[in-house]
Amino acid sequence: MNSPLYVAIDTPDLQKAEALARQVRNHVGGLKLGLEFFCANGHHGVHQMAKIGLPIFLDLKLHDIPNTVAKAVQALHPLEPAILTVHAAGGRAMLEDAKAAAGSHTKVVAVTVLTSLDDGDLLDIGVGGRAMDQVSRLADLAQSAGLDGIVCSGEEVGVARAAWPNGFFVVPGVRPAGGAMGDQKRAVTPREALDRGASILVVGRPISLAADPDLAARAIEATL
Ligand SMILES: O=C(O)c1cc(=O)[nH]c(=O)n1[C@@H]1O[C@H](COP(=O)(O)O)[C@@H](O)[C@H]1O
Repeated sequence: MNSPLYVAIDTPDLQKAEALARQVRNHVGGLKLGLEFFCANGHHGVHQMAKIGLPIFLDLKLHDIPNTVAKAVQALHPLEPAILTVHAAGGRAMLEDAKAAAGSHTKVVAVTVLTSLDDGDLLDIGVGGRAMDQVSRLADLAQSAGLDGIVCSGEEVGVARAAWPNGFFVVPGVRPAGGAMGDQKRAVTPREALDRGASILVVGRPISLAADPDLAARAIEATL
């Protein structure tokens, strides 16, 4: 079985990205490329990373009017990403049009509440109540709009999985026990996230900033 561990390759430097991916390739199930990488390297960079032979998770968190997002998703067809993110807050029509525009081999998943936000941060942007409730609301929306799954933290994935048994659940911001949180606020350990129902885990800095990234990836994999 492929590893559920996806490594976030968050760097604008293509050579560093390739080197990191090659170091960890035997102990991860896929490569997650996000805004930092894509803004610097675009389609060419994604094509280069795809040559490493692991599934590509393109994390662009698209969020705009439905027409713009659909056209952006169409423009990504040549990259054939295994997974693509959009923001659930873009609303039902945007989610439906994003899914309709995606290639048949691409899972479109909706980011619910960023793992860097807590209940207080949500209040700042006009969302009262708990992160858990907002994740549930947006997960229901994503499911009814025909998406493949959602992105949420390990704190919510159990409840979300129970409500959507065959959904695809991406859990980022996971941290090995005692690991540095950085800007993440709703983090659980990789093992906990998996036990609660995550389909895949996204881990960035605990691997990329380690003195030996392959050792760090292997140590995380050993806990799963
Ligand atoms: O969509 C994501 O992947 C994502 C959603 C979210 O809510 N939180 C989150 O951290 N991420 C991404 O997951 C990765 C986490 O990186 P680390 O905090 O370094 O492990 C980053 O690439 C983020 O862009």
